[in-house]
This record gives sequence, structure tokens and C-alpha cells, in this order.
Amino acid sequence: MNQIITVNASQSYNINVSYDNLNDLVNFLKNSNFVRKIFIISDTTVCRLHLQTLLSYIEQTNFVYSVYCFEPGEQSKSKEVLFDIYDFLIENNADRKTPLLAFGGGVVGDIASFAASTFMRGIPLIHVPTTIVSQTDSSIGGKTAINHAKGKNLIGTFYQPNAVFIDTKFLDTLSDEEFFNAFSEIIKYGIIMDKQLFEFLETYIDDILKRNYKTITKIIYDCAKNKSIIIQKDEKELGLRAILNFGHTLGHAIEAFFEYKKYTHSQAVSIGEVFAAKLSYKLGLIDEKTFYRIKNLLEKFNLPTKIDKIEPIELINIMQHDKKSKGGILEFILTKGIGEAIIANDINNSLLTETIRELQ
Ligand SMILES: NC(=O)c1ccc[n+]([C@@H]2O[C@H](COP(=O)([O-])OP(=O)(O)OC[C@H]3O[C@@H](n4cnc5c(N)ncnc54)[C@H](O)[C@@H]3O)[C@@H](O)[C@H]2O)c1
Ligand SMILES: O=C(O)C(=O)C[C@@H](O)[C@H](O)[C@H](O)COP(=O)(O)O
Ligand SMILES: [Zn+2]
Repeated sequence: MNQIITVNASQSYNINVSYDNLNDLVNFLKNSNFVRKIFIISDTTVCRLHLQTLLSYIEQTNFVYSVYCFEPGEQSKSKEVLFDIYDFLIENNADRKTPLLAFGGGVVGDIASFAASTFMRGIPLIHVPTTIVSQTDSSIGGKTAINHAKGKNLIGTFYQPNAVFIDTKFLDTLSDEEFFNAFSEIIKYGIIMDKQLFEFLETYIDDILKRNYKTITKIIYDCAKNKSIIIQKDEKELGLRAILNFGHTLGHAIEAFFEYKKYTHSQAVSIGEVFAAKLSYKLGLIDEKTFYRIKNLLEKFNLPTKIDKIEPIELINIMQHDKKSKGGILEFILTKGIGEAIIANDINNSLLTETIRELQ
């Protein structure tokens, strides 16, 4: 059964979640007022595995298509790839009514949506996400980005898509490592706002590890719903939306420190989540048992929970560039208990240093 979540934001749109739902993409395109030409942006791995499937659906419409695939990986969230996408759009005569379809993981989604939001000051955008991270998080809510040498996601816009089609069938080709690593972003929703989801993950861990598709589709739906609730309340991250950054302040610094080569986004976020949970414990916001529940759940998915032997000041310096830091004051998302988050900006450097060291 297809489940539809409507996001009411500056542009309202539906998120369609199901196993095998691309017929709905066909109907959406047929009923749209777009120019009958579509630009598909993807990476070479997704193209190799799934492009023919996507095209077999596009061919059921009267849209003509052009496809641009770039090298997979975080390093493609760059100004060079961005300008290659602009060149591709210009060479193929894209105009303000031709939709761009982002087909892939969060890297594809972030850069393709940034291109869609800036090309001709904005062209229609459709997400067809193919990883757990992109299905539960990055295709929803309109954050677009490329990286800068000085930090992750430093250049970006808020730009809501016209539609999101989450087909969990695409997940079948993910390796176990790629599949389960992404659970740090899922556990995040449990910690910051959804105690039931956290308990569900603890209870149904065996089923999840077997990749039971009904259980996985339920979890993906819950995450998409949780994120859309936040977006509707605070689309542009003026306050509440920052809680979606639980684990990210340190996580982004770790990714950047290792030049995006050692840890994936979800792995670095996992380390950042243990750090945020430890800070919460040391500040008396949660008890030790809750800290270990968070750490243990991450470990069930084989996610990293220790910080490398890096001088803490190096990570603190990178964190100063975080978008949540204002006037040099760092902001952290902490937890007051499973299902509850708070925003804290009064944490001194010695506590940060001490906590980083304790997790090494
Ligand atoms: N905009 C947001 O709100 C938001 C939210 C979360 C994460 N992000 C961003 O998303 C990125 C991480 O996304 P990700 O984890 O999807 O990584 P990714 O896009 O790098 O994809 C991971 C790998 O999986 C491959 N892949 C994609 N789909 C596949 C499939 N179905 N089968 C087999 N292989 C497949 C890709 O080619 C890639 O090699 C980071 O850049 C992060 O900053 C953005
Ligand atoms: O959508 C959001 O808001 C998030 O924070 C989701 C995060 O998982 C995601 O990694 C996001 O790109 C981080 O945002 P940033 O503003 O810290 O770059
Ligand atoms: Zn994230």
C-alpha cells in the first residue's frame, strides 16, 4: 500500500513511500504542467544499477529525457561537479519549466537540488532517493548543499521539491554496510523526538538486521513523517529544525578533518551522537543507562562510537565554522531523555575537550 505524507511548506508537496511505486511517478509527470522534457542527475553507481528501471517508467510518459551521471562519493559535492551540471542543463536547453530529477543518495540529492534551486533562479525538482539516508532524511525538507574546503555544506539553499518518490525496492542493491550504517540518522529521530521509534528499533533489531522489507518500509515512513513534522514548523531552521542536527556538529567536523575519506556522513554522525549523548550525561540531562542505550543501539548496527586520537582543539576549530555557531559561540543539540532534544550554546571548551578525550 502506498503511503502519502503531505508536507505543507513554502511549496507543498507529497512524499510517496512504498515498495515499488514508480507508477505514481508516471502519473505525477503525466498530470504535471512541466515542459515534456526531464533532466535526470545521478551518480555512476546508481546509473549502472537502476537507470534502466527508472527509464522504463519515464518512457511510459511523453517526456524526453537527458541523463547526467557523476562519480559517486562526498567529494562530488563540489563546485566543479555543480558547474558540470549547469553546463549539462544549458547544453540541453533546460528552461524554467523543465524538471530536474535527483536519482540517488544524499550526495546526488544535495548537489542536484542546489543546482535546481539556482539554475535560472529555480527549476522544478523531483527526488527519487535510493539510499536509506536519502529516503529517511536528505530528500525531505529542502536543504541543498555543496561542500567548501573550510567545511561541510557551507554553501547551500533551502529549496523544497515538487514531489518525492521513495521506492524501498531500490534499497535491495545496497550492501549490508551501506544499509546499516545509515541507521545513525534513523536513531537520531528516535533520540530527538520519537521514543516509540527508538524502542521499536531496540525491539525489532533482529528483523531489521534481516532487512525485512515491511519493517524497513515502516521505519522509513516514520522517519519521513517525523522530518515533515519538523519542516512544517520551522522550514528555514530559525529554531526547532536545528534538532535534526543531533550528532552533526562534531560529525561534520570529523568528516571534514579526514577530508571525507575515512568516514561516511552516517558513520561520522554516529560518533557525533555518542559525543552529544555523553555531553548530555555529563551535564546531568540524562542518566548513565540512557547514555548506554544510545551507544549500544548504534553498536548493534556496527556503527563507530569512538573518536579517533585527534587533538580536541583541531575538531573544535573546525566546529567554529558550523552553521549553528553564532559570534564564535558553538551550539550543540543535546538530549534530555529518549524522544527529547534541547539546543545548548553555553558549553565551555574545557568540557568539550574533556568529553572528546573520554571517547578516544
Ligand atoms: N539535505 C539533507 O537534509 C541531508 C540529510 C542527510 C544527509 N545529507 C547528505 O547526504 C549525503 C550522504 O548520503 P548517502 O548516505 O545517501 O550517501 P551517498 O549519496 O554517497 O550514497 C552512498 C553510496 O551508495 C551508492 N548507492 C546509492 N544508491 C544505491 C543503491 N540503491 N544500491 C547500491 N548503491 C547505491 C552511491 O553510489 C554511493 O556510492 C551526505 O553528503 C550528507 O551530508 C543531506
Ligand atoms: O534537514 C536538516 O535540517 C538536517 O539537519 C538533516 C541532517 O541529517 C543533514 O545532514 C543536513 O544536511 C545537515 O545540515 P547542515 O545545515 O548542518 O549542513
Ligand atoms: Zn545528516
